[in-house]
Amino acid sequence: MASKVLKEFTREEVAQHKTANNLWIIIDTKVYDVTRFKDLHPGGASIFLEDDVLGKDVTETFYGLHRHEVLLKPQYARLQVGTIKGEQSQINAREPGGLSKVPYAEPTWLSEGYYSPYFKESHRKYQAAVRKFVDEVVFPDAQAREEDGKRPSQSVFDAMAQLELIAMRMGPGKHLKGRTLFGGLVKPEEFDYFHEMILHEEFARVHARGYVDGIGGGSCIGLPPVLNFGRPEIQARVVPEVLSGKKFICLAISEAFAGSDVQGLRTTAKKTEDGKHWIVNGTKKWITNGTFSDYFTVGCKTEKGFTVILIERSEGLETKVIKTAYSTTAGTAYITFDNVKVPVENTLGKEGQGVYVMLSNFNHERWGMCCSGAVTQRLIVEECLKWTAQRKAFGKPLNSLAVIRSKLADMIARAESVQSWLENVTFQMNNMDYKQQSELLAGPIGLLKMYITRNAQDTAQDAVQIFGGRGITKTGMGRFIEHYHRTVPYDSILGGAEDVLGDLGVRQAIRNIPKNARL
Ligand code: HEM
Repeated sequence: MASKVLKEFTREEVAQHKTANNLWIIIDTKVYDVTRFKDLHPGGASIFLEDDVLGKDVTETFYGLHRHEVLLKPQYARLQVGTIKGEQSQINAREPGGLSKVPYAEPTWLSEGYYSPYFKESHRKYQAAVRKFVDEVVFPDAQAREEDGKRPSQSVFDAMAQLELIAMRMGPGKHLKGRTLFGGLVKPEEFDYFHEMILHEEFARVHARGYVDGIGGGSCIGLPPVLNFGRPEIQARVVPEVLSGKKFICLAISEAFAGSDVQGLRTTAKKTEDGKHWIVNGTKKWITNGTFSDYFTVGCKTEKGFTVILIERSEGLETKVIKTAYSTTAGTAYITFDNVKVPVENTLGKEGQGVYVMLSNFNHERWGMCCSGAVTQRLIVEECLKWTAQRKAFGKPLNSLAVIRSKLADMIARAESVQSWLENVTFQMNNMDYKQQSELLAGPIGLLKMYITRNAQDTAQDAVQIFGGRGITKTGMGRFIEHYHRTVPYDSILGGAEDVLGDLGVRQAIRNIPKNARL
């Protein structure tokens, strides 16, 4: 479609259109005819009929009340009839794939003029490509699905699979062998935890916490037990189906009775007399992606103890939506198993040794959540820095108030400290094998996750205070703040509760105090 050729006007010409039947305004050198629109305006018609609006430049007033994206929506963009002659537009949205120029909106390694010991050219190219993909493909779907509560669109899973993004979200490893990652941008053997960190961080930028879990929460925790402990014939079937985005998997451990207390779980798996099948009975609760999963990696009580079994959606297995603080896009489910018959070959690892199967991915899961938790805090810093600069109160920008700047200082310091610690832990992961990671990083990752989620909650509260009523309103200027504040407790619960993880880190440290150490 050819774009509309816009006329050029002088400010004096625009000022002639100053009546209710012929009403133009200027926003950032763009001229809008709002004559007919004023009666449809969500903020009311009367505000357009004030003397300081009719035919005037309303840029400052507009940006005190609206997000820039309002003007980009097609139904509003077409109100533009021209531009101001000889003037350049001052306000621009970030280009798809581009970096924000707002201070602290990006980590230092992505900020102009700063350096990093960790990130190489390959990471930079990868980051730019993933951001573009997220901006163009994921963000619009995330916002639409958060609105209607449906699961992420299949077209997004297909697009992700084509670039092998689903496989890359499982981290570096043998499952990447032979795959063309992002059209060849990174070689499988090159792909490290910094690449994976970039992936988690970029995907978390969509301001839609439920969607982020919907797009891969289940597979990131449900598939590794299959990859690491499944029999070869099970792997050969299930792994390609999941990594191609055609089928979905989730991890089903927690129950209404016992939360994640493995000893208290009540779901049972009993062998049939011929020993060829398990018969599974019980329930599971808060299972991410459960409503639309085809495979369930399930923790069961068996004669020999806790055992993990891969169960396919089949007769006797039912899933129901649980409505939580975030959207149903995540597919959070209550699951019932009534005499579900499963081949014993679907046992993951050895019978009675399910705890190793389950523990094997805990650090990776928690670290992945740290990545998204770090970036979402930073996005809130960016929102607050912009808002306090463009919003005027008592004739001055909000950021002229010391009390506001003090909150911004705390928020920035939290975002920066979180990122630095995360990069350090990620660097350690890159240099350790699985065993070393388990021994040396379980505690630090537990403490890091605790630190990130506590800081996140403080930042959410500060942001609400800064945005005021808008911070608790689902639409308009503060909509991302409202969403963050409502959904931020998720990270402090999922993947291990905040206090428990902090305690894990301290207990590990206490265990490692040398016997001969004294004050
Ligand atoms: C092309 C011009 C304009 C468009 C397309 C537009 C569009 C909108 C939209 C979509 C909303 C709903 C809230 C949101 O999503 O942000 C809104 C709210 C509002 N608008 Fe406008 N608007 C325009 C110009 C103006 C101007 C010039 C003023 C003031 C002089 C104004 C005052 C308001 C107010 C007071 C609200 C309610 C804000 C709130 O609830 O916090 N609008 N406008």
